[in-house]
Amino acid sequence: MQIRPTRPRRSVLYVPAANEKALAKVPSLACDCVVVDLEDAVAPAQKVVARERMRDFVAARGEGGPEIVVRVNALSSEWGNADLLAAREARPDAILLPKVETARDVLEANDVLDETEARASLWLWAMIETPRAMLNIGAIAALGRDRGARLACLVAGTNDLVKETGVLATPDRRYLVPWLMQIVLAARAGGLDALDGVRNDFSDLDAFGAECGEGRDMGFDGKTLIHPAQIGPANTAFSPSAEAVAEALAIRAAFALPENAASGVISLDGKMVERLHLDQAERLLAKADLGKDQTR
Ligand SMILES: CC(C)(COP(=O)(O)OP(=O)(O)OC[C@H]1O[C@@H](n2cnc3c(N)ncnc32)[C@H](O)[C@@H]1OP(=O)(O)O)[C@@H](O)C(=O)NCCC(=O)NCCSC(=O)C[C@H](O)C(=O)O
Ligand SMILES: [Mg+2]
Repeated sequence: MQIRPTRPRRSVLYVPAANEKALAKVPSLACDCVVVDLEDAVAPAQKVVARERMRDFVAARGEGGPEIVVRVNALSSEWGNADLLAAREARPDAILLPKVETARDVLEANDVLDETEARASLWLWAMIETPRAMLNIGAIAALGRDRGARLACLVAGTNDLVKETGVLATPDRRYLVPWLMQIVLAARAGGLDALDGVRNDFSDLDAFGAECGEGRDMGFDGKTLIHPAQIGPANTAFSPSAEAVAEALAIRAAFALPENAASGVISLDGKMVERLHLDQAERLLAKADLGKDQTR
């Protein structure tokens, strides 16, 4: 299996590729990742100019900035193939495929990238936002374990899921939660990252912060965003808390004691702690370090 990049993906901001002002703002923003969007945020009349701006934006990237992902139009659309070729040539960190329905959809894009790009230099991300994608999610995510595939991340597309299924979009997302949990489960089975969907209301940041916390508790690695005001709350929610870091350090220290060297299970502060908890603690500490490294 390929080694997938380990980067913090707490805050992943969509930026419409046609919007020069928004693109110009990116260097001042503290998000972990930007998705330069050629798809739903761009009107049909602007698709070609948006593609040009995407090229210029990616070409101008500096050292140490956020991870850069380009969302192309669906390969079945009139713009999809030209977008994919332009994105491949621009060489962002990853290309995000919208409206993926089957594993074959991902493999088709994979084949196009294989024509020119070395594996592990350009990744694929997949939006999970259609009923068929939800039904095929096991096979899609299994590509994460496939030696030849570039798939690195699943992204929940809650607006399209609402549109395509007819569920009511309630503020607490109660009808979406089962599908969101499926996305997390499938991502873990495939060794992939999973990103929560957007919240369209960018004015109520308290509600947004609560939704970020919910996504974190469901197991997502980060949240997709639509507005710069959402970056801070997402970074906070998806960074391990000081208490969680302290607990993880205590577990690491306890297992490092000579008397515990051969123990599978120990008692710590009145609780049972097993080596699986040590693994969990190490993962949390690695995540905390990744977030710390993102110092922009
Ligand atoms: C939602 C918006 C249209 C609101 O824009 P605007 O009214 O301009 O907001 P503000 O005046 O509050 O903006 C303040 C400043 O911030 C800049 N800005 C705003 N949004 C962004 C952004 N996304 N990236 C970078 N910079 C941004 C403004 O230019 C202002 O700058 P300044 O004046 O210099 O201070 C707008 O936020 C927006 O377009 N957001 C992104 C929309 C988008 O990309 N939609 C598609 C992705 S969502 C999706 O499709 C999910 C999925 O597929 C699904 O199905 O769920
Ligand atoms: Mg969508």
